[in-house]
Amino acid sequence: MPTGNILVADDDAAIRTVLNQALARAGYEVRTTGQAATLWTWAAQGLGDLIITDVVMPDGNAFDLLPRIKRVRPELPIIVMSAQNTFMTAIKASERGAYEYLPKPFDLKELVAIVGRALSRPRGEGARSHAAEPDDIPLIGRSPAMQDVYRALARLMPIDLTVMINGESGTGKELVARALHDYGKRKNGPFVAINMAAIPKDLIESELFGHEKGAFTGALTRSSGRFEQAEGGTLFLDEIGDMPMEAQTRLLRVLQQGEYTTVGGRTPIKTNVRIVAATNKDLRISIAQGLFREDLFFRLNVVPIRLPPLRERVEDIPDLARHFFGLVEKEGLPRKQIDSEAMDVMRRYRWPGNVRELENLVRRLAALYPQETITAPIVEAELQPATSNTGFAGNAGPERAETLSGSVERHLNQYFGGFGENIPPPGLYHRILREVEPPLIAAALAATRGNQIRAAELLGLNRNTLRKKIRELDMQVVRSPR
Ligand SMILES: Nc1ncnc2c1ncn2[C@@H]1O[C@H](COP(=O)(O)OP(=O)(O)OP(=O)(O)O)[C@@H](O)[C@H]1O
Repeated sequence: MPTGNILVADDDAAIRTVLNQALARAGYEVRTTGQAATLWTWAAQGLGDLIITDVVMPDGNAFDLLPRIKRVRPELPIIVMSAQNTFMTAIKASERGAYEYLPKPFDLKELVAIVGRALSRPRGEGARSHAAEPDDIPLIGRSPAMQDVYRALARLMPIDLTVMINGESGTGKELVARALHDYGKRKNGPFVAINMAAIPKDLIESELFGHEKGAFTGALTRSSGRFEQAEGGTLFLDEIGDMPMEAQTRLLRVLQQGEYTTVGGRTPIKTNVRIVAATNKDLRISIAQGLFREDLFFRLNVVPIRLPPLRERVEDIPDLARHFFGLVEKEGLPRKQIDSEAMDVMRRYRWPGNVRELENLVRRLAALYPQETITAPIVEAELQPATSNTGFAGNAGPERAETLSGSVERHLNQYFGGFGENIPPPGLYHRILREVEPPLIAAALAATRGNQIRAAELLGLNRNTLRKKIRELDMQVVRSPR
């Protein structure tokens, strides 16, 4: 039977009763109060082995109280519960030194388990208060799916582990990477982002590690790489699944040895960079196809965070839409209302481009429509892509084609964008087609579980042609049973 004395503070009497019963049943002694002041008195008197507290109480706010309690009782674990459920609540709880943050409503069993863990942890752990100025980072959404993300982020704030963010395009992977940096230990260092899909494959290594003068044709001067630029800070490796094999090998070595050499250089350079990687692919499939190194995957996937697609958290759509209307208003466009039928249309839509697509929709609505209230027919018309495919739930088929062409266009824009004011080197047509071929073949093989005959049919290629291409591209085909 566990033992310990628990102080519970919540202005809701029903919650006090429920917690009292559950914790007493688990073997703890419990004291409850609805007042922040009483909680403070108890804590200052040295009572209690653990605190469970609500944030907003009639006579004070737990976030103001936490640092005071931490000062006099640094070892006392404090669990914060809140119904506000925003990203900032989770972050503030972590910053003010909370042991754990629980969005309401929560599962009592989980709470009792957390209490058990907190009371059995070695002393000295968990007193992780660290000051930060909570500049509002706009991670919007209070859905249970996003709560899980916020809690993971809050736990990660004081730790410097490598993180792998997985999520469809436009789900907010870069935003999460920035939040990890801005609220983490390295917030005073640089945040450097590099998108593997936006850089020509043969330039990736020199982009990452820099190159010496004359390392290759066109290397007229020495150039620093992103690792050097990110020294002391965070390096965000976006679309890591698109990293070519040789660069993967080099990156793995850096992660293992903590040092690298520039392209064409010999002297090892020590590096102190926190890696946050992101992908919209299932890297396990890429590993099975021989396109991604398994050992690198394990090095990067230390803490995985999955960002749910928007269609799995439609309850976030109203908040997100309001947030984006607020943003466009700041840019000088008129603010609009969305009526409830229009909102229903948005909830039913599949959002293949996720939050980015919603943001773009809001921009179009603000810019193109004079009326103050946006109605269902307007949203339906705007969500109707040019190819007559609807993208609404239950209307699978052609939607995929639209998503694909949309995504190719986005990648091309990113690619061009990567050159800033300049244009890419000549030979673009064949280079792009060469880039498209391996992932297309890999996708066909994945879809047919490595069956080359069916993959050839799917692609509309002669099977010997496909075999030849697989050999030329040095692809490993893994056949998996049904
Ligand atoms: N939860 C969120 N709250 C507010 N804005 C968001 C949220 N998620 C995404 N966004 C916004 O949506 C856009 C796309 O987000 P972001 O670039 O982070 O997505 P991504 O997953 O990295 O996309 P890609 O894989 O295409 O690079 C950005 O403008 C971002 O600010």
